[in-house]
Amino acid sequence: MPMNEEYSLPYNLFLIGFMGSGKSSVAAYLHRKYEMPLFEMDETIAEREGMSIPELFETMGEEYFRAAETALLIELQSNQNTVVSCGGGVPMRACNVEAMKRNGKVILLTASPETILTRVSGNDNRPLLKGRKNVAGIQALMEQRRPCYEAAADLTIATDGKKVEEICREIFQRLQGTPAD
Ligand SMILES: Nc1ncnc2c1ncn2[C@@H]1O[C@H](COP(=O)(O)OP(=O)(O)OP(=O)(O)O)[C@@H](O)[C@H]1O
Ligand SMILES: O=C(O)C1=C[C@@H](O)[C@@H](O)[C@H](O)C1
Ligand SMILES: [Mg+2]
Repeated sequence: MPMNEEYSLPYNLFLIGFMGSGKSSVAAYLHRKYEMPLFEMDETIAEREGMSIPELFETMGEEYFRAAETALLIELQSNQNTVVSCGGGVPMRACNVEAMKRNGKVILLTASPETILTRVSGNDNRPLLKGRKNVAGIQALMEQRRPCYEAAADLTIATDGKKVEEICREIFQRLQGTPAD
């Protein structure tokens, strides 16, 4: 496990979870602390397409965005030791889960709808939260997604009340208990 800077994982870490569950924060910490190459799926797609995620949804449609996500995951199969902060909808497609599992561990970050609401209240760059930025709206979408998220996960980490650093420590502790293949 990369508890020192010299260790390199022979696989990727895919962080999945609901919007605001902390994927980007955890990925950024792992990148800073362990020098793991970092891949932000949303950012990469937005950069390549030359527009923001809300603009992409609006002009090209959600299906176009979902196809771009799948293509990107297939590209990432040739990487290793990379921490990938996935888009929140990635685990909803079986082919995406297959692509992640081919060379990675899938780590699900969870948080209560109340925690998510406080974490996402600061910005409007999440088109799927439009009109449902309240506990009931978040909970409904979360329940809809839960089966796919849980089925995809090799590890699940509850993040409520934990600091990003603690979450990262827990990831590595628990990865030591999972099979290496
Ligand atoms: N463990 C934590 N404790 C407190 N605040 C957190 C924690 N993790 C993330 N946050 C804060 O919550 C907000 C959302 O976090 P982040 O952007 O990492 O989530 P995300 O899962 O990447 O969301 P998205 O799917 O929308 O990209 C940020 O403001 C971040 O600073
Ligand atoms: O949960 C989702 O479906 C999404 C989450 C974001 O990361 C973006 O990928 C986009 O806003 C869709
Ligand atoms: Mg993010």
